Amino acid sequence: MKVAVLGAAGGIGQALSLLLKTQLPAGSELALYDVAPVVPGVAVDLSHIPTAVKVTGHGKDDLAGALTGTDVVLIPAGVPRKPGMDRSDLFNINAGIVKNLIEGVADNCPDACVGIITNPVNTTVAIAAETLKAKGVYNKNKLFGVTTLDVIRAETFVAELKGVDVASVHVPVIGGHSGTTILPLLSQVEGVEFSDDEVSSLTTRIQNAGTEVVEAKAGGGSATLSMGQAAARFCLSLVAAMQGENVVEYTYVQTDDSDDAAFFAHPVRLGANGVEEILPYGELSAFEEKAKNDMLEGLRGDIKLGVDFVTG
Ligand SMILES: NC(=O)c1ccc[n+]([C@@H]2O[C@H](COP(=O)([O-])OP(=O)(O)OC[C@H]3O[C@@H](n4cnc5c(N)ncnc54)[C@H](O)[C@@H]3O)[C@@H](O)[C@H]2O)c1
Ligand SMILES: O=C(O)C[C@H](O)C(=O)O
Repeated sequence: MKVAVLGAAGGIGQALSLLLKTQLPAGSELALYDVAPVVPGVAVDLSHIPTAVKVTGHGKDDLAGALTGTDVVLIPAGVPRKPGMDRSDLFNINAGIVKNLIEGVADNCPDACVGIITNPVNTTVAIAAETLKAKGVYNKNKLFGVTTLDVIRAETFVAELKGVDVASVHVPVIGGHSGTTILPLLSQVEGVEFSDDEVSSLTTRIQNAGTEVVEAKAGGGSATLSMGQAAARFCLSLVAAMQGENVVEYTYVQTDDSDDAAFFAHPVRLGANGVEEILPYGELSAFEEKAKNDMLEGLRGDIKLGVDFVTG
């Protein structure tokens, strides 16, 4: 199994690459690509860790070298937010970065599964889909927006609030990955009860958790370490599924569900070829149903922005 990280010298890229070097199955290859000249050094640094995962570094002119033969591509390349910015403010820079990198994917590893981390995810996943379509290699079962950070945050916050073991807490999070499009389904969390006030304040905290980190880092970027962990969990689940294990993760995929949005995070059964089955997200409480209906127009607009960026 070969995994490529594009944007590997960044805050997320380095944390993610470290976790993959130590946790990918023995015999895997890890290719690190970045436009920053430090990337070969990041690869050499990681290569000294004694695991049976081969690491290679690829500078800005060697995207093809990073991608050839790759099974899974993870893309955290791009700029992060500063305080006062919304994720959509990153569109102008990150849209073009994602489009260029996805063209490289289409040219060098068109059958790979691709996980998009670069914000605004609601839009960059649509950009990736349209770019792959324009190249004639789009497979909706192999394109994912990585929303795992919303899930791990929700699980952490619920465990803290209720004083329970976080390992036993499972929180579905559906929708998109910004503001109110992030929709935790607290009504489906087993083994704990929430008051209406708790549902309201916890939902808001999960939706604003990215901003919580951006403000705490005070201009130094956004979540990198928790995102590295989240992306590693997603990647390791995908790799395990591609090798025959039965794994379900929440992730932002093309659903073609006209009642929701063309892309929507669902529980997804992963398999050898990416999405094996998009599972229903189940019954929503009245609070969740209203929150979903209120955010759908915004999410559809985010997706349209991405489609229009590529199709003109
Ligand atoms: N999906 C999520 O839940 C989530 C969570 C946190 C951050 N993010 C997003 O991830 C992105 C990266 O965040 P970060 O904190 O790692 O930023 P960072 O600035 O630390 O790292 C970004 C890296 O991308 C590289 N890069 C820029 N253009 C590139 C290109 N064309 N090809 C290859 N590499 C390129 C940079 O050189 C840099 O090393 C941001 O857009 C951020 O908003 C998403
Ligand atoms: O909030 C951000 O800008 C980064 C990321 O999307 C997050 O949720 O932490």
